[in-house]
Amino acid sequence: MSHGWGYGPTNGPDKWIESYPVADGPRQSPINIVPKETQYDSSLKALKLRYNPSDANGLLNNGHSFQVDFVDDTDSSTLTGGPITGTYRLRQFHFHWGASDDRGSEHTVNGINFPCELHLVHWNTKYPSFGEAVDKPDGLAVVGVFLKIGAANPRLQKVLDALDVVTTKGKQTSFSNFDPKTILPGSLDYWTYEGSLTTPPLLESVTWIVLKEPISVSPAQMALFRKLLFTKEGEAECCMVNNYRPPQPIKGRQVRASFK
Ligand SMILES: NS(=O)(=O)c1ccc(C(=O)NCCc2c[nH]cn2)cc1
Ligand SMILES: [Cu+2]
Ligand SMILES: [Zn+2]
Repeated sequence: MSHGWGYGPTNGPDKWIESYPVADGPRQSPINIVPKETQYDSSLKALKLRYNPSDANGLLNNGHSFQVDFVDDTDSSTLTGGPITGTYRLRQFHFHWGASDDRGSEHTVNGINFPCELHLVHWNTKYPSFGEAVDKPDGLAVVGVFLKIGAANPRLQKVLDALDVVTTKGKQTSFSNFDPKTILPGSLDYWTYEGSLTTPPLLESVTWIVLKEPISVSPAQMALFRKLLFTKEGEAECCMVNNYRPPQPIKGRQVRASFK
C-alpha cells in the first residue's frame, strides 16, 4: 500500500488536510469521550459478535500499522446488534500505539490516553464489497478496544509472536485459526457515535463502537509493538510508534452509551 501520508512531522495528522480536505469535516474521528456528557440509550441493543477463527487470513505490516485480515466473502464472521441495523462482516483488525505508555490510543476518555487501541473493522453487507461500503455513511462499523498497562495478556501473544517476521513495511505472514473474540474484555458495554476512518482517506463512513472496559497488555508486550518499523527493508529505519490521530472536534455530535 503506497501512500504519502504518515505520522511524522512532515506527513502527519496536521498535514493530512492538504490532501484530504474532509479532515476538518463534521464527523471526524477519533474523539475525546466524556462519559458524563454521553446519553444512555435504552434502545441500544447488545453487541453480537460471531467470528469464525478459520476466517483469519494473514498478517501484514502496511506501513502505518499491522493488520490481521479476514476472509470476508461469506457471513461467517459478523457483527450484528449494537447500534447498527443489518449485518456487517469482519474485514480486518489492527492497532494504534505510542512510543511510551502515556499515549498511543486514538479515542481518549476524559482526556486520558491509553497506550494502545485495537480496531475491529466491519463493513455493511447491504453493499457488495468493502470497497463499495468504505465511502458510504453507513458503510463501516469499527469496534474500538482500549489496552491498558497491566498483566501480560496471553490472548494477545499469538498475534504479537507473529510480528518478528513482519518488521518492515510490506512484509506479510500467514496467520490463521484465530478468534478475535478471545481478545475482547468481559463486558461489551459500549459508547457509540457517528465518525470516520482515523487515517486517510478519513472517509466519514464509520459507526464507532468503543468498549468501555479495556483489556490488559504488559510493558514487555508493548515493547513488541514498538519493534515494528514504518519503513521498508533496506531503508533508513523509522520505528512504528505514535501511529495515532489525536481527538477531533465533536461538532455537536451525540455520544450514546449502551449502559447506565
Ligand atoms: N483506524 S480505522 O478508522 O479503524 C481505519 C479502518 C480502515 C481503514 C481502511 O480500510 N483504509 C483503506 C480505505 C480504502 C479506500 N479504498 C479502499 N480502501 C482505515 C482506517
Ligand atoms: Cu498505506
Ligand atoms: Zn484504526
